[in-house]
Amino acid sequence: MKVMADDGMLSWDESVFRDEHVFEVDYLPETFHHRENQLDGLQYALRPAVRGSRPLNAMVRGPPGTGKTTAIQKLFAELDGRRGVRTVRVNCQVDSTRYAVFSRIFEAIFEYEPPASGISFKSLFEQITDHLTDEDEVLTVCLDDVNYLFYEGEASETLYSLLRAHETHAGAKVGVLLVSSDLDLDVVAELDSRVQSVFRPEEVFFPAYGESEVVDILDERVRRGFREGVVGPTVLDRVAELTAGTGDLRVGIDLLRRAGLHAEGRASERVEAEDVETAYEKSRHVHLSRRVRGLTDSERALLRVVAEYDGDRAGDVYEAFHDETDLGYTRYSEIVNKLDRVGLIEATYTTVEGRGRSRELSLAYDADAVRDRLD
Ligand SMILES: Nc1ncnc2c1ncn2[C@@H]1O[C@H](COP(=O)(O)OP(=O)(O)OP(=O)(O)O)[C@@H](O)[C@H]1O
Repeated sequence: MKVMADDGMLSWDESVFRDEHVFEVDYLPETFHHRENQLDGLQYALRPAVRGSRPLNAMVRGPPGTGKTTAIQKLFAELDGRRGVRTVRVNCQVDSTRYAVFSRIFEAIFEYEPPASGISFKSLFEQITDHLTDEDEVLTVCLDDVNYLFYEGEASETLYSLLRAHETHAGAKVGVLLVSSDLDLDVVAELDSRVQSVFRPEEVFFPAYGESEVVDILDERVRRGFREGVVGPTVLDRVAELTAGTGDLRVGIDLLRRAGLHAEGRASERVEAEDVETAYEKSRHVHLSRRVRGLTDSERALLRVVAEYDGDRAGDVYEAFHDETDLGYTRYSEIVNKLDRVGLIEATYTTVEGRGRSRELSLAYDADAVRDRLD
């Protein structure tokens, strides 16, 4: 097929994109508007580190896709060049145990992974704290998506070690930033009392962006990512409306990219409303995709079974899960709780005549959309 370049149609070697990279998940935006108060709050907590003192601990909360990670990455990037300041961001969806968190810190400091044969936690911890005191470095650890440490029951142990580092190792200066997008989780209340007594964090809240803020932020992305005239104001407004409806900026960024690809698929030089509507079918599920991506094999197996038995009693689901994985009831129950807390399934109690209370499990998303992402 040969298409002419002057009839509003793209030729094969033309693209609607100027720089598609700006729509990728790991892209760190150059400009970061509408989060000035939050940046100030975080800077206040981190400032002592620059003077060689222990930073204040902070609790950062807000719904998904509201710029929490980006704010911390920006501030850490500014701090990283300074002598005596060390920052480490740990993604707890990936590293969800105390040992994994400290391995990540170790790796950031020594630039190699701790030996695979495994060294004790104590030794890992001591090598880190010895380094901090020998080099006179202040360490700030961001536990991003810390809610996952709670789902795994590892939060109190991990925090306790970090918060008490200066007591167990004189001279070690460690500050902690906790980031959670699970607004139902009362982080401080769920910690052991011995941790609560040493954890009095500064609170920084990231509210969802309003529609006009979304327009502002996405307009900047459009100018960097698309060639001039590809995305007009009406299309941008529609993207912002859909994005603000979900409260997650990630939806908008994904939507722009997919709508651009869809327009290209039609060999169109412009993104039109129809491209946005079609793309939204996929983009509205960015949460789902992210959540599924972070699951272990057994968690995926259970989700697959729930997708099959949607709305059935937990007992029946357990039978099917057990047949597939050979795992016992305790582990099964833990995974049910985790999938519930992550927001992938809903577990509700019902009273069944003659059987007492029983749990009914249903998917929080459309079953086809879930199955698509498990394949
Ligand atoms: N003010 C902003 N300006 C430009 N881009 C932004 C802004 N806020 C967020 N983003 C973009 O939105 C996406 C999501 O942001 P980020 O990962 O920082 O959110 P988050 O609150 O940490 O989300 P989660 O809680 O789900 O991890 C990123 O691609 C980021 O670049």
